[in-house]
This record gives sequence, C-alpha cells and structure tokens, in this order.
Amino acid sequence: MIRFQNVFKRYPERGDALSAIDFEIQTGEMVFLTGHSGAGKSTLLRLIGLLERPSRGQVLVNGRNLGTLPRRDIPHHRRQVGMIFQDHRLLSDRTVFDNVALPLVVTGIHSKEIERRVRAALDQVGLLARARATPLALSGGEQQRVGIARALVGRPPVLLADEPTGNLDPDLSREIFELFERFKYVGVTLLIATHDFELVNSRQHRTLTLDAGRLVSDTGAW
Ligand SMILES: Nc1ncnc2c1ncn2[C@@H]1O[C@H](COP(=O)(O)OP(=O)(O)OP(=O)(O)O)[C@@H](O)[C@H]1O
Repeated sequence: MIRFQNVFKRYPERGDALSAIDFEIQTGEMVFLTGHSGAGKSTLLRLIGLLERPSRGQVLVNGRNLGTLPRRDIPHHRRQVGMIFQDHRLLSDRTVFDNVALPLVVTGIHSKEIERRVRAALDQVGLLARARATPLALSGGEQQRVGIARALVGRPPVLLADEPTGNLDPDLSREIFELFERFKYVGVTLLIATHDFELVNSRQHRTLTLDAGRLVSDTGAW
C-alpha cells in the first residue's frame, strides 16, 4: 500500500531531511514511525500525503507512483489518505458535526449521505452525543477524536497520524491507540509518527525508526 524507493528529501536551507529511505507497508498493517525530534517523521508523512515531493526516489501509494501522478488526480489521492495532526486544526466556530462533514462537503456528496457518514464516523470515535457541540466545549482527548473522525469520514484506505497523542495524558493516549487498532481490523493501513516510546514499547506493532533522516531500524511485522 505504501512503498518508498531510495527516497531523499532535501530542503535548500537545511540539507537532507530524509536520505535513502526504502520500506514497504502492506494493506492493513499498523506501523509506528519513531525517532528524535527533527529526525524526519513529519517530512516522511507529508511525502505520502503529497504535501511535499521527494527530491529523489519514488513514493508509491496503492500502486501509483506519486511522482508521475497527473495534477488532476491529486485531489483523489488526498482523499485516499486521511491525515491526523497533533493540533487537530478544528474550526472553532463550527459544530463538531460540521467539522467532520467538511471533507465530504467539498466532494459534493448528497446531504443525506453526508449526515449518515458523519454520524457513523462520530459513533466510531464515541462522540455521537456531542455532534452539536463546538470544539471549544470539548476536552483535549475529545477534540483529538473529532480530528480522527474527520480523517475517517471519507473512508480512506490509508490513515497517517502525526503525534496524535502529543498533548494527551497516558490514559487518553492509550484510548486513541486502541481506536487505531480497531481500524487495522477493517483493513485500513495506518502509519503513526510518535515520540511516545513507552506507548510504542507497550504495543506490539512494527516500528520504523528514523535517525537524522535515515531509516536505522525496521522491526518488521510481528
Ligand atoms: N519546510 C521546511 N523547510 C526547511 N526545513 C524543514 C522543513 N520541514 C522540515 N524541515 C527540517 O527537516 C528536518 C526534519 O523535520 P521533521 O519535521 O520531518 O522532523 P520530525 O521527526 O517530524 O520532528 P518532530 O518530532 O520534532 O516533529 C528538521 O531538521 C526540520 O528542521
């Protein structure tokens, strides 16, 4: 589902943020991406989401080479890849329902179908009862779950999460990971960047480790 072939990413003012990265992730795998701050985790995720392009090498998602993807296919690609961020980036003047509906509204899906899918996504993250609240009325963990529902609502086959539990206490972090583990069972491919070594070590998932832009370890599938 995700394949990197000798990928480099160079920022002109910084040098190589990623060097010679090679790995493959199969459909339905749940993989952690770890490494020190600045190791290149977010850069790697951004290449998969096509928010950045590699300086060298190839990134393939679902068999398609992102380097040769025609411009008109980029919106379709972005819908295939749900992204979850640490700072969840919710719109504070809209309800939880509207925040989750946003990715569907731009695709022009019928409003009845939007309602059905948003309710299903909120139900999956346990927030159906808070659909009419605004994000500021929610706790940090609940806000993060709204961000997850928004990433899920378009049913993307790939979910990327960048420090999804960065601001949460250990109990909430565990809850979020348990939620991710449930997606794995419905065939979603998940790549989760995190510094939370304790959490990574407590859960038996394949782990890719970056160090100064190089892939220094891959524990392989368990
Ligand atoms: N847009 C950019 N322009 C220039 N340099 C960048 C840019 N984005 C990232 N970098 C640099 O690339 C390196 C990798 O950054 P990246 O954000 O991928 O690391 P990270 O492992 O996600 O770090 P953190 O855990 O702190 O979020 C860093 O040295 C960073 O300063």
